[in-house]
Amino acid sequence: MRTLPIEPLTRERFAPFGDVIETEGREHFLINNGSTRRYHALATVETDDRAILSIFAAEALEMPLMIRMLERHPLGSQAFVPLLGHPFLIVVAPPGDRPDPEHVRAFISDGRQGVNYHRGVWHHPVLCVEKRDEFLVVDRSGPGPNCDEHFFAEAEQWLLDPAQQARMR
Ligand SMILES: NC(=O)N[C@@H](O)C(=O)O
Ligand code: NI
Repeated sequence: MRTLPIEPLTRERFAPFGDVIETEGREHFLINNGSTRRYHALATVETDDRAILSIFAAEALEMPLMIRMLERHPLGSQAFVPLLGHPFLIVVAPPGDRPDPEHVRAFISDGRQGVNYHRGVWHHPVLCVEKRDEFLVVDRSGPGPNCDEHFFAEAEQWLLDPAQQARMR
């Protein structure tokens, strides 16, 4: 059983998969008579129809977790912005007909960072670290299916084990 390394989420590391929605170290300009910093266009919504905003109230999955499947949204992007400031886990693979098990990567947000998966990027359904967490989600709404799932063969699966990684620090 192979354990998936969990990387700190950075703009550079996440670039093959999408955007990081954050203020730390990012450009901004002042608006509202100087009282507000606008961190402009951190990400773009990709959609062939409507873009909607939802809130996901998620419950943590038991860890360690075997990554048995990934999904993708071929018709639009999907963004997750944590609403309660808690770190959360992200598991992704580059776009393609199927996720390449050798290119699966895991990241952890510091709780002030959100992510925007680009159209077709393989990802695991939301993975919170806290027992319960809430996310603002921006994604595509429209006719037709927009969620492909891929299930890995047993030998292709990775183990996600945040506690083990923390012990190794
Ligand atoms: N199904 C759904 O809306 N959620 C997933 O797309 C997810 O990435 O959590
Ligand atoms: Ni999704």
